[in-house]
Amino acid sequence: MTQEVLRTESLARAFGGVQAVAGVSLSLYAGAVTALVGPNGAGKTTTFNLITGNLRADSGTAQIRGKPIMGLKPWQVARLGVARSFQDLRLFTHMTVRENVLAATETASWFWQPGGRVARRQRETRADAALDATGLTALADARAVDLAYAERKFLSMARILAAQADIWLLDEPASGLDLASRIRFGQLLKDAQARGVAICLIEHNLDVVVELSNRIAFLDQGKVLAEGDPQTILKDPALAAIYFGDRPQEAA
Ligand SMILES: Nc1ncnc2c1ncn2[C@@H]1O[C@H](COP(=O)(O)OP(=O)(O)OP(=O)(O)O)[C@@H](O)[C@H]1O
Repeated sequence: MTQEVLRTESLARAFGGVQAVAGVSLSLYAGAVTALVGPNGAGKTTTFNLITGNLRADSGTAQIRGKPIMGLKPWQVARLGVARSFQDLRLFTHMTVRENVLAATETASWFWQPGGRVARRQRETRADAALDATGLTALADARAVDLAYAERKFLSMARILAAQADIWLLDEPASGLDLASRIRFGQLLKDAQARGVAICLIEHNLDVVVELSNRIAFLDQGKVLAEGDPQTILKDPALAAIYFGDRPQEAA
């Protein structure tokens, strides 16, 4: 495996009586796609939220290239090169497609962007390249709210691309995409991988997982039950039973 860029150790977080994440140790590697797979409620999104600073961990640590990130705010984690997408996309729905992507290139506050006109032009170039790569150039002036479902998913990906991060945390980015869109999405991931981006993908569609990922971390009840190459993990009958809701009953 190539260089480890992000590592969590024993991350844990409870909500009241629910132990959503119960000691997750996970590594992401440059140029590799790690799929986070597991049944509903396994703790996948919460794990992302703990890494990105959207939620505080009760215990455990995380580091990016050796730098501890626990306690940092989401924007500080983003500055360390982490871009993240959400299941509900969180677009600026009443802004245009281009404005949405431009916002993802901003490096300081919305009111003060360093570098003046030259930096602004560089950000615009990056935004245009991201629109091109996601097939959204013709829709650049449309409002996000007027886009079709797949176009919104690609807008979310264009924001990730424009951020020029080298760690991507993607929460169900391919869900609901038709085959042609999935192929386009797969190409985006492959191109990013070739550039050395470390990608973590939450994905329920196991065909997509097999097609796009190099490794799987299988989560259940807040714990990583197994890690390894997709073919091996997905052949394990015990994991399949958990994934498909046919969990063996615990002894009384
Ligand atoms: N903010 C919250 N408040 C209370 N409980 C929460 C909160 N966020 C998550 N949970 C609970 O924590 C557990 C893990 O949720 P999480 O969303 O991380 O799972 P997931 O693996 O991403 O699920 P899915 O595949 O359905 O998106 C679930 O039982 C969920 O109900």
